[in-house]
Amino acid sequence: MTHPDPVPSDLVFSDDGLLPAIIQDDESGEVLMLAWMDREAIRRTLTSGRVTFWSRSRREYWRKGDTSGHRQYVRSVAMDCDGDTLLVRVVQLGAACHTGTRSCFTGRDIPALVGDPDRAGE
Ligand SMILES: N=c1c2ncn([C@@H]3O[C@H](COP(=O)(O)OP(=O)(O)OP(=O)(O)O)[C@@H](O)[C@H]3O)c2ncn1[C@@H]1O[C@H](COP(=O)(O)O)[C@@H](O)[C@H]1O
Ligand SMILES: [Mg+2]
Ligand SMILES: [Zn+2]
Repeated sequence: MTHPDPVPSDLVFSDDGLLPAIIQDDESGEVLMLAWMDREAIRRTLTSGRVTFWSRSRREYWRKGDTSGHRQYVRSVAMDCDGDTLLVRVVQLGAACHTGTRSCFTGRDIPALVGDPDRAGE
């Protein structure tokens, strides 16, 4: 008996067979990290309860937290409007970033001119 493929057929992969997955803390809404998935990593993520990426440098499946213990438990998965990006909401144990910060963006602000919506027309 064959099982239906859990990976939506309308996902759009890059020429390298990958798409970006944004990982978000399900409780706080904080964006934690972005990494890459191929079809098999998505299938594993959808069917195992744990987030699995494809590591471009190591060229292997990378189930987040297997070395560090900083595991990501799946709460929900969504595709974006044109099917080329995933949003995965997770329960994150410990730090999402391999540098030890909670998110990959923690403490890495780049100075930017702040826009003001109350200044009409600008
Ligand atoms: N654990 C991580 C890890 N956690 C979060 N990230 C972030 O994930 C993103 C990876 O983006 P890249 O564009 O580098 O994706 P990639 O080139 O496919 O990934 P790599 O091959 O570089 O790992 C970066 O923003 C990293 O900061 C990590 N990137 C790499 N690792 C490595 O993965 C290994 C296993 O770690 P755990 O899964 O936590 O046990 C360790 O050896 C780590 O060095
Ligand atoms: Mg890398
Ligand atoms: Zn990081």
